[in-house]
Amino acid sequence: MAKNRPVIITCAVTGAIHTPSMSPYLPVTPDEIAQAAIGAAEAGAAIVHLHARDPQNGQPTQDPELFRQFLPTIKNASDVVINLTTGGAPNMGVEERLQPALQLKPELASLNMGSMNFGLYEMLNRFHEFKYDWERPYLEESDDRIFRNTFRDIAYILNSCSTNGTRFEIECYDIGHLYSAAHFLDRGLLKAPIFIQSVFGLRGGIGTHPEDLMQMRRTADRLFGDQYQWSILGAGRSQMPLATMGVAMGSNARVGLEDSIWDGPGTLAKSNADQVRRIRTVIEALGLTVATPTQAREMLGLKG
Ligand SMILES: C[C@H](N)CC(=O)CC(=O)O
Ligand SMILES: [Zn+2]
Repeated sequence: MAKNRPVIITCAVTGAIHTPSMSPYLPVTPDEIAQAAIGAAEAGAAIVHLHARDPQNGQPTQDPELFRQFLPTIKNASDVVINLTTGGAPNMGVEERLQPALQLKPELASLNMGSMNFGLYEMLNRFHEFKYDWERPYLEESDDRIFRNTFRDIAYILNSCSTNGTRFEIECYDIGHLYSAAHFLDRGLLKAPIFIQSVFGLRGGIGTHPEDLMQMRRTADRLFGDQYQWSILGAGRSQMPLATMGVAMGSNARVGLEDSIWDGPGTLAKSNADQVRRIRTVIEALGLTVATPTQAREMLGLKG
């Protein structure tokens, strides 16, 4: 990984895990998602990671028609890199999850590197510390959730998108997922440079301790050498501390209300742009620069 290169900020504006009952600032309608993405780009995000929601009830949906309602607005207002989810929501099948990336052919799409128990984000680790009335039902509901990503599912997504020129944000929720990414590189289904998004603090995956970060970094360096760009996603309240540690170690960073509804301890983030501004302040305080969408395209080998 080159030193002193610009830092790519990815902003994941809404996701599928948090619900409107958790935060009134969560973008739900196509226009709210578009404005949130444009605001994040203006604040310094080179990439926006996008999910869609049913505007009536905020429920996650992979209906390409919903994506078609906000993508043109974003593209007319910004040259930010579009990254569409193939994860959708954990209860969706791979065919349904694949449709937006398959039909809309984005520059980037997420790719989840393994099946796993998929709990809520880090703040619920300490079972006895419920602060909000939605936490207990959410915990119980997520106790049975499996996020399915078999090797066949992953190969199917890779093969289905292979002629679209789409490249992937490779979601690694644990060390084993890095080895799975290496497996698909060996099979030639993934092409270098690869973009590793290390996910820390999701219940069912790796924790949020600095040792966890170092372990991911050491393993990725050993497996991919200079054939990868690394990015850090800290879930919940670990978002900014881990992104800060990562950027200081040479990584890129992902923020956004998909990954954390907070902007400082106990304070709900009023916008995705607020989180982008917070990590940008850290990056510039370290004497680093924020990557433009054009620089991100060069660094990740995107089709543009
Ligand atoms: C932890 C994040 N939910 C990872 C993610 O964004 C997955 C996806 O959309 O495919
Ligand atoms: Zn996502």
